Amino acid sequence: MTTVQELAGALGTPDVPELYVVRTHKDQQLSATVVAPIPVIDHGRLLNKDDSADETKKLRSAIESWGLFMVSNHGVDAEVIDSMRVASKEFFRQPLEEKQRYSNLNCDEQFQSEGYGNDRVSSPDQTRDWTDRLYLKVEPEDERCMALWPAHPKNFRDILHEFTKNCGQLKDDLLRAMAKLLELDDEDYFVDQLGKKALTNARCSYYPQCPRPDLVFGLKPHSDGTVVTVLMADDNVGGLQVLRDGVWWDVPIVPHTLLILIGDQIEIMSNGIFKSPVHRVITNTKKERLSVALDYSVDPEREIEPSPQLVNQKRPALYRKVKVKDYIATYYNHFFEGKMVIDTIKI
Ligand SMILES: O=C(O)CCC(=O)C(=O)O
Ligand SMILES: [Fe+2]
Repeated sequence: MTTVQELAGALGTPDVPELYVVRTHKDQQLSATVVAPIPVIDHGRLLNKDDSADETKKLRSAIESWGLFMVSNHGVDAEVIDSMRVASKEFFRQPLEEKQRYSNLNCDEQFQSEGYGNDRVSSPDQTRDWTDRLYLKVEPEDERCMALWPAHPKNFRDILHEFTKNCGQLKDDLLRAMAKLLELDDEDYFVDQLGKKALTNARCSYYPQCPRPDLVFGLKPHSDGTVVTVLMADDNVGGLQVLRDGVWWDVPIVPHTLLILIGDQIEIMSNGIFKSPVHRVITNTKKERLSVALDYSVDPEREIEPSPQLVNQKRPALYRKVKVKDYIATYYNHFFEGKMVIDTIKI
């Protein structure tokens, strides 16, 4: 396994290996991009019964237009966020041998989704992304594979635990606000759908500088297969873009906010009223970039379908019932081919 970090360090010429060069996507990396005016929602105000009207309106408009939004005043300690960022950066800064103790290839060189390394390679001509990743299951807590949780930097495990706890509360609050927006009888509808064995994965992504941003993606266009994703984007280097009306928009960096992305699972449960946005990460020649995402998914053993309250004669169910485990299993094959798995369950 060659990591992208090694490639980036070794490249003397302004060239990248063929395997990383995008040929299949019509959309060019360097198409003119515009900064997206993505709303920032004040989470404290959203929760305050006497003062939530404006924020609720913003939330509705953000979800309907962008499928993503930022939250300020989110209750996740600034110190926890900073420490999470620093600890992840320190992890990637270590020598390769150290990181490979947590490799996502088992002793037979078979890919397992958890651990450190590249994406799964499922076909020899798969276009690779310019990123290395540390991918860990964080919840259910009793299913953590601690052997793959870095022991260095020393605070990594504690801080990831803390970060997840803080973000979990935020995610539940937002799911309740979303159920209210949809006027569901039960504001806990989405929280309950997650189930007792809901899955939370942490994805620390490292994107080294890249000599050919015109040819190589940090991450291919995709929508997230989650219920929602909480993203701590890099606080200094942009690169995340979202597709709207056929145009790629830059997602701005707004200090001290977290980014929330609507995922496919809530698109299905909301019967398409919420849409998971297609987004991608582009590379740049000058600066490395780091992000930490928390992926929230319904218990893989459960099935999801459009909420019966959102299905009627005027708006029949737009998606078939699907077992979450099966959805996730096919997600990656589609991702590698640049296709959207949600299209396969549309009625
Ligand atoms: O790195 C980012 O900003 C976004 C990453 C992302 O979209 C993902 O991991 O699904
Ligand atoms: Fe994503």
